Amino acid sequence: MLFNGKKRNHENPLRPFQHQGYRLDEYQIGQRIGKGCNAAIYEAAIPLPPDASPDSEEVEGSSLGSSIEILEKETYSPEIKLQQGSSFPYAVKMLWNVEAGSSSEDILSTMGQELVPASPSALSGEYGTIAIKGRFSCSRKNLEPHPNIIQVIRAFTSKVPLLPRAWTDYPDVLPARLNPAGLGHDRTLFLVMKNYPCTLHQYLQVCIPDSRLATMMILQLLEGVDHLVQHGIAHRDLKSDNILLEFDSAGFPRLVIADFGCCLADEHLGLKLPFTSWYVDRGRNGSLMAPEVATAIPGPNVVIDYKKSDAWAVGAIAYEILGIPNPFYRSGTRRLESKSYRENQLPLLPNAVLGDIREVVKLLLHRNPNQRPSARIAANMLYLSLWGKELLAMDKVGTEEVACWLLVQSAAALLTSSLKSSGSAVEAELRRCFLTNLGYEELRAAATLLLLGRERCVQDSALRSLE
Ligand SMILES: Nc1ncnc2c1ncn2[C@@H]1O[C@H](COP(=O)(O)OP(=O)(O)OP(=O)(O)O)[C@@H](O)[C@H]1O
Repeated sequence: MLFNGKKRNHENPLRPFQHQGYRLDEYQIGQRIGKGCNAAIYEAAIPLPPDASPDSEEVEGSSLGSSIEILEKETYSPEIKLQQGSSFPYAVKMLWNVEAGSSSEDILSTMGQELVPASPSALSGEYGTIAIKGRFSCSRKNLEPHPNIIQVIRAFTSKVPLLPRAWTDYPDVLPARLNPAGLGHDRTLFLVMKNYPCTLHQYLQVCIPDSRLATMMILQLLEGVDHLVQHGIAHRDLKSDNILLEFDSAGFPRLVIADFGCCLADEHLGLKLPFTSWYVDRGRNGSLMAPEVATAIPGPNVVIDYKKSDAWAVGAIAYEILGIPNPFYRSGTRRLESKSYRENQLPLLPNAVLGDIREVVKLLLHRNPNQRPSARIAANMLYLSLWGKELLAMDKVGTEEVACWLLVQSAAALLTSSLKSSGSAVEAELRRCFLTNLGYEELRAAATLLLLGRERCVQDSALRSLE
């Protein structure tokens, strides 16, 4: 199939180091670039031996054998690296291990969700076997790479080292070997990813995307979420801090969903979680927990369906992308609770925002998941809004008209892909994603919802002018 993206080779910054990067001591560790509730993230590089180029044959499989090198600069400030091209191309996430024990098996099974977006070559033989036997291994194997989902390119367990700012930022989770009062175990899990210039949150502190750019950014999040849903995975902790951002050669932001630490990715349960007691983990980030999750009360036959919960969170994050404070976070004295808000309490989006986006955001934030579009349908709506003007303007939209329009879209997608150097790679990816995931019914549903929304908009403004 022309647009079957599933077998595409996604960029892997460790590709030149095919057999390397499976040990912490192969990395040069730089400054701490982030910290969450469960981990610290450091910039990292694999130093080249003198006179070696990364793609020379000698480097492959050879041991660089450097001991871990730490750049101690405690005064580092995590400014936004809007310019790309860091000398530290990787980010190493060191999970804090206070629960899992110190065996690799225990660590990998307790922190297994973090491996859901791991590439097949992320784990070396020994750990690969453990992870494959582990609880979340099947889900990890099943999540194909996607341009809007982080890829974990290496994962290994190692002894916890004393890294920059450890003493100031997380002394309590250090092992007793480093801090006698620390609660951490001696070994933990390390994940290696590409080092992204900033998070969505950081980007939005300094940039206000215009309506078209905002649409493409929300569309990317929906494409990422749709990919997860197709693989029976719910992220359950979407927020602008867990969305990383980089820029294509045209300066266009690519959004990547990261941090799968509390995802639901169980092969047997799929997206339906039996909620039998309050001890069942419903996911983190209570503020952006979809209403059907937040209001669930445990009981013997209660099941929470996560099929549309991440799509709801995208609706809430869309406010931030559109330059409005997220209504589910406290801003001033106001804050809506996902458990109890009424849809008419949602803040109005400014008129400068395209009517179609306002409609998509409104629909995504429906309390009732049956009235909420899936991520796929919402993504189709945004795609049609951006590139489907001709189709939506037709008097009659039958299969023939759709087929003709799709032919034009295919040609445009091929063209934008082949002109990658002069155009936006992100736009080309979006067009390809749309065509790869195309379903006639979902396209029709999206067109119908868009047209209904537009009609309602016209009626509302006619009513307002009469008042
Ligand atoms: N690949 C990366 N490139 C650049 N920065 C990153 C990367 N991964 C994480 N970060 C930074 O580190 C921060 C924390 O990372 P992450 O969310 O994975 O940690 P966590 O402890 O699991 O967080 P949480 O508190 O959400 O559970 C992110 O908000 C981001 O600022």
